[in-house]
Amino acid sequence: MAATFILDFKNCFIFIILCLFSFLFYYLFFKAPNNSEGCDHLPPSPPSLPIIGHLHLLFSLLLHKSLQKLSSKYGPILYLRVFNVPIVLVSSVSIAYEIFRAQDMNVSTRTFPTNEGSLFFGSSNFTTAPYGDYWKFINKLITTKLLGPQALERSRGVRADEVNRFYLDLVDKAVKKESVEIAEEAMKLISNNMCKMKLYMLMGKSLSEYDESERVRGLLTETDVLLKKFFLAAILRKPLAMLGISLFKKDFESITRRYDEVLEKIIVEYEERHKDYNQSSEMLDVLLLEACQGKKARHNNKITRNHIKSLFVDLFVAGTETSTLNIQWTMAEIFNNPKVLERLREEIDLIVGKTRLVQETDLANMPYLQAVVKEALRLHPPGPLVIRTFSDRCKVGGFDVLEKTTLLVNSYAVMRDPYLWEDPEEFKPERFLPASPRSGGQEDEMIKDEVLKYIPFGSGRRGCPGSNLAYLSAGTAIGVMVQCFDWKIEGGKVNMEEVRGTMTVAMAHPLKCTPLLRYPNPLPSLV
Ligand code: HEM
Repeated sequence: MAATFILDFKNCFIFIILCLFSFLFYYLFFKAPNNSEGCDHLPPSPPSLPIIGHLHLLFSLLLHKSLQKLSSKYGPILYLRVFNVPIVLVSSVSIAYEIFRAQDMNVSTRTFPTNEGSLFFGSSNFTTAPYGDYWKFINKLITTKLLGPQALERSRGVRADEVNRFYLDLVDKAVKKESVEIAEEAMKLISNNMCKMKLYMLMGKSLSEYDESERVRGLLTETDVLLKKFFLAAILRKPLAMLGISLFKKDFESITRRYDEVLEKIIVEYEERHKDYNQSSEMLDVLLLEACQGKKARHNNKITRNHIKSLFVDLFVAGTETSTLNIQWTMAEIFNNPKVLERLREEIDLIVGKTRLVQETDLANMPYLQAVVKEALRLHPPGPLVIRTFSDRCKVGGFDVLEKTTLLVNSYAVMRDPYLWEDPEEFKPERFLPASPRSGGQEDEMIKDEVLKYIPFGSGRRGCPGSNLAYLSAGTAIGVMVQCFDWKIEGGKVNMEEVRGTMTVAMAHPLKCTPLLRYPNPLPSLV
């Protein structure tokens, strides 16, 4: 009797535990959002699995491609669900356009899971900041003092020095008959550019003047590696956080501590040299003044030193890998298309000649070079998915969309849409050249058409503020590589396969080749 009672009690206990777990799982992962009332016309949804919903689809190895396939099978706007997190996937120009025009304000927030206190995807970051006073304030500073046309002109000399060093490094390899990895060389160029330019514009000093320059560069490379892991894990962070599990906490803490040390040292040194920062309009002066004024500042968010440090990390993270990937893919396409190489060289030789290096100021006179870079970005957008959040409930494409729904715009799919692009899978830079002299009206039409369907930098007010800098960096790097070197490719043709399992579009087989000097004597350097 006693034994039966114990058995029953055990069974009962297990039953209760199972019920509690089922309820917890249902509540955390499966329950429809409370706000779904009156939302009876959601976008179509592909078949999903119990509990996890469409999670298995997001773990595909080439995410942008599998989402593209999904959209061509089920439609240009789809409703997906990961546990109980709603997602709207958009793969058509007309719907993307409707969102970025009629709903731009509504989708101007990115609710990425942030790591409290981290300088890297922490709550003080610009790229993860909700749309509001703080974002507007920093965005204005960035566009006027760092990445706008006048600011870029002021920092041109810093980048010219780096292009020069890039060229001399390649000459050295050519003389020694050594092969190079294009991504490695481009990464050095871009990260040096980024560090020097930002420190120059933020702090009024170039990186080489700081003892800590190597340390900053090392940290930035580490950030890049952590970022790749973080993005994969980001999808699962919300449900895991509900269960008290925090991913990569130790990595974030360690990298934040080291960033903090080095950036604090730089800021303190700057403060000592610029005691009168309330008199100046330099970017760091404005930020430090805000940090001093704290709550009395013009906007509600108190700016802290962490905001300033995070901004440095943010800008680096957003600009380095994207620009490096773009340069690598562009060279790969040029190598696989000898006619493009020939035409590009003709243009460079005509505009720049053979006695000096390509400079940023030449780019405006080289439409074909610009078209080549643009076409590579169309086929290989480094960030193929634009990720935002709907703040409010709305209608898109005639369907209901709930507040707090995640928006995924598949720019990879939009820029390869066969209804919009002739021969969408082919590398044809000519598509970005005016066919013949056009009237002002035709030109306007062409620009408008492009704004709609060409979105490698995203769109709307949260679109990329670094596109001008990206075009300048890619234009000069590609220009130098085509102008000054012939290239021996290992295996003859470049393998264009994409790497699997990352959120970026990167090459599975890094582009390795040997530069051969085109002229017997190297060109005189710029300085
Ligand atoms: C080829 C190079 C680049 C590509 C393809 C690229 C692409 C993108 C994309 C797709 C976004 C998201 C846009 C959206 O949500 O609509 C973005 C955001 C951003 N990019 Fe870039 N980017 C590049 C270079 C740069 C550079 C050089 C910088 C600056 C140094 C930069 C800074 C940023 C920042 C700060 C954001 C966040 C803007 C915000 O949240 O308001 N990017 N970029």
